[in-house]
Amino acid sequence: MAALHTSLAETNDHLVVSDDPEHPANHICTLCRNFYSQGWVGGTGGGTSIKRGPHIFIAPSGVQKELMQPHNIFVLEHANRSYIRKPLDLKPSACTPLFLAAFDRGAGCCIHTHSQWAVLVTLLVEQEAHTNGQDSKGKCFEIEKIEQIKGIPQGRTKQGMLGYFDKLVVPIIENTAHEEDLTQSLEEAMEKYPDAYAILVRRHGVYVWGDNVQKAKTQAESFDYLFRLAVEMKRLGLPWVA
Ligand SMILES: CSC[C@@H](O)[C@@H](O)C(=O)COP(=O)(O)O
Ligand SMILES: [Zn+2]
Repeated sequence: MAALHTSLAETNDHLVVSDDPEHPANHICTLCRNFYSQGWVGGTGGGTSIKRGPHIFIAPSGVQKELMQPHNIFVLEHANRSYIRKPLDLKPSACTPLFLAAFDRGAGCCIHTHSQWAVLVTLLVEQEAHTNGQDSKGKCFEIEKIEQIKGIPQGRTKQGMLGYFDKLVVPIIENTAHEEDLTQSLEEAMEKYPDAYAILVRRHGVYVWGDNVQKAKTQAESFDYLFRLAVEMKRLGLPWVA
């Protein structure tokens, strides 16, 4: 029998219905279709979240991210972290606390990918540490003198983009059994590296964020380009830093 009472959180459809392709509920669906074609969000892994004004738009958990529709999207009040729209029979993405960590630090969009290049880079950094008899925990991915580094901003506490001669440093955190258990180490890495716009997760993928959707997307593309290049460089015996 249909419920007689429908809570506010189950309705509020107006928050996700819009003709504007850049409305977050539409934009998340379009972006995830694009990311699926790049191998970033296949098999339900990965995702993306957008903040607009006081609201955070979040995809459901465990769904085919490339098939999502705007009415599947959750809406959260950032200030008090309460859901003001909750689609029935769905759970919000397990990545939600990690996306919130980026929004708490001023991001407008956060992208999580399961890109194989990101995963391989974390394995190569681990392997190099072990080869040198070191602990891989706490080691970062570092690369320099590659033009695409200029696609990454200098950092939250700085103005402008990195230059060709700057070294890009991407922290790596260790994976956990459950996505939400990554939150503490992700936040610690964000505090330790306040200028980072991406954090790799060992054997898992990467979180990339930006001040707005366009910046998060182009930065995610630049990071992925560099991860892929780094894997190929390693295969050819070329060093990432001089
Ligand atoms: C292939 S399952 C991957 C998930 O466990 C997780 O890593 C992930 O990225 C997506 O979580 P989800 O809750 O579906 O948004
Ligand atoms: Zn994941």
